[in-house]
Amino acid sequence: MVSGTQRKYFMLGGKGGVGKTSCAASLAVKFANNGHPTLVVSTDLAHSLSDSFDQDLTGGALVPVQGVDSPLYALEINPEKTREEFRATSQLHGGSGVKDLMGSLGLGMLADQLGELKLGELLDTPPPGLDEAIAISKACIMIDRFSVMQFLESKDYNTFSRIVFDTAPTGHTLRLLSLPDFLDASIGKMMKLKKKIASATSALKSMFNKEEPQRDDASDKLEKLRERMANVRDLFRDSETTEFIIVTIPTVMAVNESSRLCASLKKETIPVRRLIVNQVLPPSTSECKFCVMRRKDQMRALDMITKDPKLASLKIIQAPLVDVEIRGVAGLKFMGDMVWK
Ligand SMILES: Nc1ncnc2c1ncn2[C@@H]1O[C@H](COP(=O)(O)OP(=O)(O)OP(=O)(O)O)[C@@H](O)[C@H]1O
Repeated sequence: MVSGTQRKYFMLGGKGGVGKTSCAASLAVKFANNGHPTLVVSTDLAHSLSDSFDQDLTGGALVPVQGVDSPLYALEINPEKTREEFRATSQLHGGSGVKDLMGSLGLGMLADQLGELKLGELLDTPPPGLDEAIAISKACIMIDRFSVMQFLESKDYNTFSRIVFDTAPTGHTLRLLSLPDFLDASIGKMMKLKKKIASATSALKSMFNKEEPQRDDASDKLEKLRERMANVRDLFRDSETTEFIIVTIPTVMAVNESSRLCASLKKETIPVRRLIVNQVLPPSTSECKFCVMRRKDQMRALDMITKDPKLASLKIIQAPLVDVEIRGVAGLKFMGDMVWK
């Protein structure tokens, strides 16, 4: 995992609470301590990178992590900020844009009334532009889980040779995987609709001898968003540069969920090769009944993994449950030395 200087992306995902953040953060520390300028990104709505590193990494910007050999930066993407940006686009595109247009045609009152109506009442006869606004705002809610695409293209990040993602729990990851295709199609439809509105408007305006409308900023933003979607979709599927690592714990519920995640990743042709089974109890040398029972239970779950047609094909890495909470760079280095050999 550390060999080569070409940029590589590692995405860690799995059920909530299994240790994704600890694994992602420990992998990032490992990369940085092996000479890689590294970026670790949280796309989980409930960030815990700061807690894991025991440093303040909040703020939605790249924050340097202290205590490692090579540059290591952390980024906790701020979903609120992203949502605001897209909300602004949505308003420009479908809200005030349509309102201004209707206003300029002497239909301002009607535009105001349309704004008061509820979605259900509008479904039968949606006014031009409203479809777009609804679709965009729907996309906005989903996009905050995927806002990572915004920085992937930025030149500032060209120096990083390893990028590690601490993704949101499984359900979000699965929705995220289908998001680029969904948005690609929706934005395509929006753009078509936009063009239709623009040509209808220009015809109307020329009838009233008004100026041709300019291609607006919002359309450019949407087109750019569409390109980003395509880039991210391709990136996810590039087995040369990207690997999705599933993190689980040895319980029946977590193993079942990991099996479903693995099946979905494979169906989407996302490269997945490794399964981390975290928090495995070491063999008990004491008489502790609880430990013996728990270990027995874990062995059953581990057995399920080896018999699972999807999971058994992965490289299975066991990480022991340690007797202290893993926190801070030293703790993460300790964990990384056990997991990422
Ligand atoms: N192998 C381990 N041994 C002991 N403690 C661990 C181990 N792995 C993780 N932990 C601890 O378990 C807790 C949860 O870990 P972590 O935050 O990494 O999980 P997560 O899957 O990212 O959770 P969430 O889904 O809530 O983001 C933390 O307190 C962490 O220190």
